Formats: sequence, structure tokens, C-alpha cells
Amino acid sequence: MTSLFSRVVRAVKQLSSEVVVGAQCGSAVLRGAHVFTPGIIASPKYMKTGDVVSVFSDLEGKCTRGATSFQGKTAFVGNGVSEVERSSIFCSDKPAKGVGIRMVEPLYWSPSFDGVLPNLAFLQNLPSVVVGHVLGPRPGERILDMCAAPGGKTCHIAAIMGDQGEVVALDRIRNKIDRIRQNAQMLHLRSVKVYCFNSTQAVSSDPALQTEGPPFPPESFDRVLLDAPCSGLGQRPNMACTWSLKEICSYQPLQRNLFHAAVRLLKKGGVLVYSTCTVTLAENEEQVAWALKTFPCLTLQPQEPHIGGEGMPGAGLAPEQLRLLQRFSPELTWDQTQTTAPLHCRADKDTIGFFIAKFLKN
Ligand SMILES: C[S@@+](CC[C@H](N)C(=O)[O-])C[C@H]1O[C@@H](n2cnc3c(N)ncnc32)[C@H](O)[C@@H]1O
Repeated sequence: MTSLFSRVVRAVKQLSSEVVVGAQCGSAVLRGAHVFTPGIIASPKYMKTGDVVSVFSDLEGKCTRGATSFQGKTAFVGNGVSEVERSSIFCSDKPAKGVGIRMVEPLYWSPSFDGVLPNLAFLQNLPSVVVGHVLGPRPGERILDMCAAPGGKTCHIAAIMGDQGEVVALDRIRNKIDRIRQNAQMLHLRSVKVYCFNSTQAVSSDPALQTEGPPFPPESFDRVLLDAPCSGLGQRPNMACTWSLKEICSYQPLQRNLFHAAVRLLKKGGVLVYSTCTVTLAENEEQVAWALKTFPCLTLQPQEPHIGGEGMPGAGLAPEQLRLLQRFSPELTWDQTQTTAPLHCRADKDTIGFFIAKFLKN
């Protein structure tokens, strides 16, 4: 497993020839991708193969497809060389595909790990790697990953266990399930069992029922990971925020329903890890305070490793409880990226926003 999220920002000069891409495409470029042709929304009128252009991300989604220029709100993401002519993007019957702009001067120098050691390495954000270790799975144990797709943490957990034991991976979205299987197969992990299932329903009403797949009898697992569906506000780079307040507020009740199932499925003496890739109090510290009140059998546990910051005040947790939580903040402080301080001193300052809580069921 590999973690790499350290990037170098560069001074890149903007050119007069401008290509506009969608915000998702722009974010991908900031993560090290080239511009794929379907992502191009506007280009200079006479753009041809070999032209050097500046690439801008359309932040509000207001650029008209096929435009030759755009005055709306954009963000510069770097310079590249066109591999297509304008006419093949906008005036062709065939669907546009392949690399459209090969980025030669991206704003961030973020090397691609595509196809690097595919059977041995799996790229994850630093906090996601931390989650697997905090869960602390041991060979021979039975682990439940309740919200598993695309399976990054599932595979890491199975790898930590030396592929000895069982890692049950559930996700409710059918077409995401194949990704978990593919990733486990690619890494030759046999201990991973994948099921498409709504984890809020994963506890069997018949405690005597013994089936291989879900629903499971209560107290079936040594450890449970609830890497919850969340508002994802810690994800970065993120150039276009399309969520409504209603949507952001919808996650707390869903996470609580999943939490109920998680606690029931965990054996006494077992470990539950709750994590999100968001920054809101409502989905993080408030959930911890709620869980401690709702499930008196749960106690907060220290985390190992603990390289993030502590929990945020405001949800009624005591200072010693906040110190047991791990928060990674997504904002980038430029002087900290330039510093020569060791990575672990900067770990919660140059990652995605993330939250981890570890509980023991007594
Ligand atoms: C944060 S992502 C999980 C990422 C994953 N743990 C990884 O490391 O690759 C949350 C996942 O929860 C799934 N999900 C949402 N509601 C669910 C439910 N009720 N039961 C099971 N999975 C659910 C989503 O489909 C999504 O794939």
C-alpha cells in the first residue's frame, strides 16, 4: 500500500491560447491527469494538433460547449500541448475520446502512479491508510467493512492480516461491487468476500441464522469498519461544490442507522472504527458524542498511529475525549508545504480532510 499526497506547486505562466474544461476534468488535472477530449468544453477557433495552450477549469459550469472563448469564472490548472484539432472535438460524428491536451506544465507536479506495480501497490490518501492500521486487524479474525466500495480500505485490511481470516465487504451500490472484487483479485487477496447489501439491514432478526453472506447474526465480527457515506467536504482538489444544504444534512441520520447495525454486529471486546472524509462537526464529533450516549457499551480508544490533529470542540466531548479522535484538515498552508519538517509533523496539514474515531465494545 502506498500513500502519497505531497505536491509541489509551481509558478506557471498563462498563455494567450485558452482551452476551457469541466470542473471535474480540472480537478483531475490538478491530481496529475492529462485532459481527456470529452472534458474539453471550449477551445480556440483554429486549435490544431501541437498547439501550446493554457487550460482553465469552468468553476460554475456556465461555459457553452463548443465556445471559442469564455469570460466566466475559471481557475488556471496549467499548460499543455493539444493532441486534437478543434473540429475533431466539436464537429465530428464520432464520440470524442483519448487524450486531448497533454499537460506539460501542470500547476501541481503530481506524478501519475497509473500502472505502477499494479499487483503490489494500491494508491490511497494518507488518512485512508491510517484507518486500516487504527482498526488493527489480526490474522485469522473476521472483519466487516460496511461501506466498502471501491475497496481501498478492504484490500488494505486484508493485506495487513496477511490474507489470513475473512474480510466481508458490503456496499449497497451494485455497480460499485465489481470494483471491490477487481481490486481484491488484482492484489491476489482471497480473504475478501464481497456482497451487494444495504448495511443498515445487515443484522439478521434470527440470531440462530448461519449463512455465509448478509444478513449476519448479532456479534458476528471481531472488528467493524464504518467508513461512512458522508458529505465528502474534505475531498480535494475540489473546484465545484454542487451539493445543497439539504443533501449535506442528509448524511447524519444515515450514518446513525449504519452505526446501530455496526454496534450490533460487533462481538463484545471487538473494535469499531468510524471514519469520514468530511469536515463537519455534525458528521464527526457530534456522531461520536451521540454514539457514546446511545451505546453505553462503547468506549473511545486511543489510535495507533495518531498523526492527525485532535477532535474539534463544540459537540460536548471532553478535552480528553477530543484527544482520542483524529482529524486531518484539508486546507493547505503554503509555508508548511515548503518546510523541511518531517512528513509526520505536517500530516494533518497536507492531506484530504478526514476524521477517525475508534471504539471498544465492552
Ligand atoms: C466513503 S465511501 C467508501 C470508501 C471505501 N471504504 C474505500 O476505502 O474504498 C462510502 C460508500 O458507502 C456506500 N453506501 C452508502 N450507503 C450504504 C448502505 N446503506 N449500505 C452499504 N453501503 C452504503 C456507498 O455506495 C459508498 O461506496
